Amino acid sequence: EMTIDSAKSIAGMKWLVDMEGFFISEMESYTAALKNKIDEIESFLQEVQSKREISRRNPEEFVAHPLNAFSLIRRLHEDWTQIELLMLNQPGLENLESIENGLDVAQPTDEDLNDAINGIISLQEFYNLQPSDIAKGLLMGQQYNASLTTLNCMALANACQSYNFDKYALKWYKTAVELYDDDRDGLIYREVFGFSLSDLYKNYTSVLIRKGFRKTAFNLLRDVADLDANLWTLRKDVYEMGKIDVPDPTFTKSTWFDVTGCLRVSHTRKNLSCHYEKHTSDLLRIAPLKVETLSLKPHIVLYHDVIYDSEISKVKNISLPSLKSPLRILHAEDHNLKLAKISEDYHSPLNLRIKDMTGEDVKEDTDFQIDNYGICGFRYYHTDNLESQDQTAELGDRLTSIMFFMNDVAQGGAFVFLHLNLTIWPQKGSALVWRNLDHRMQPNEDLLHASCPVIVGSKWTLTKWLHERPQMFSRPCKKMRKSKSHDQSMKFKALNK
Ligand SMILES: O=C(O)CCC(=O)C(=O)O
Ligand SMILES: [Fe+2]
Repeated sequence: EMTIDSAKSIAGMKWLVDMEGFFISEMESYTAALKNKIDEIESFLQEVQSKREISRRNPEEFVAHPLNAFSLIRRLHEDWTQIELLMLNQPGLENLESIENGLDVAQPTDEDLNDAINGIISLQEFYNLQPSDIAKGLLMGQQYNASLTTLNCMALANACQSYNFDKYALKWYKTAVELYDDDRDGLIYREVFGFSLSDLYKNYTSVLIRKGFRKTAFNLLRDVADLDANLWTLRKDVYEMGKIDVPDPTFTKSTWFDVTGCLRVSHTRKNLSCHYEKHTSDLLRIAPLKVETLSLKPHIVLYHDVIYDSEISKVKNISLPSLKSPLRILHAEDHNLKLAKISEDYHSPLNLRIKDMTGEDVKEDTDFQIDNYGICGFRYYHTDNLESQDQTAELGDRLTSIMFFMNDVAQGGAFVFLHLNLTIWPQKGSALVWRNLDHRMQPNEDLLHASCPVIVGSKWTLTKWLHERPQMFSRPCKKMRKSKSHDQSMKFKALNK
């Protein structure tokens, strides 16, 4: 099984672990075959070496003995030929081939790596984290048993440099340098991974110098110049530039996004009211729904335990193979996430429950969207309203959003209504419901919302949008909506207010 865009879905990434597991077992066989070859050569070598002491001291006396002479001739004639063949033979070629094929078919691409890098950079940016903390697995006060190496940090630093995020680049280079241990890493980094310590310092000091931190650059190189001839040269160059700091503190603003909402996340929920809803249908009289009102104007409610575990696993299983990256152009808000569409029968228990929750007709809107987020995946501020060109005459705009959280997220991944100062933490089985159009059928920019970057965990949501037109008869007082085009610029106007 093979998926593309690995970094964009946690659930779809599991197979990479299997892939590496396969590589490891192939490599174990490969090293076993190499070791076996070494053992064979060594035991032969030992045997010939044991006679060598005497033969080397006095060759003529050695061959004067018929047993030695005969053995020598036979050995040179037969055994050495065999050993030559053994030396020619390359063991483990089939394992090498398996690894080659695996990489050919399914190796993560440059794009996957970029997605992963961008995920880590968003994490840093949204939650104001320090690279040194991230690298040691300390994420917003939580210490994890996971960490980054010099090579990881260097890749992040180089990416930040290419994005002109100088401030981030400096911090990642600093962390990369701090984590480097020549005794531990030197040999394998240089010989196997093609790592060059002088390149790391060259990149690091070039940003330092560009920003005017010459003294820092010089001091840095003074301590490591002995490690590498190239570093000596680099140190000399920096020295000749002069050790005087001429700081240029004009770091290009490194923010990609307005991150306020996600950092400001409140852990306590505004508990407006909580009640059991039992009046909408017969079904609810037997099993009332627990619902919490989060906001009155606009009206936003959160249902608890409103989707069964069995429904959740069914939905995940059905959608997993069809999870796809959203098209970049159409969904500019989506970062490292995948989605799938499923359709349920109009009379399915879930659709009936939604009818009870919303009092609206589900007949024309039997579809659901499933999202699974990838590495630090998030959805940037948007409203759920459709652009006018995406609306059909039969359905119109999205009137009601119903979003089920299909699991708890270990850390991050909050749902935030920016202007309402409302944070909803994903909680398995709960569902958020709100209306995207007011009673005049106008979009409401107060409903601008985002899904903050997941820090740790796999976030799954199930969303249903009930469109405006089919609800004509379930909504008591309707007025015609003015045909005002709702475009992207409104969202950004709203963001800047
Ligand atoms: O997954 C989330 O928390 C937000 C999803 C969302 O806003 C959307 O699908 O429109
Ligand atoms: Fe949304």
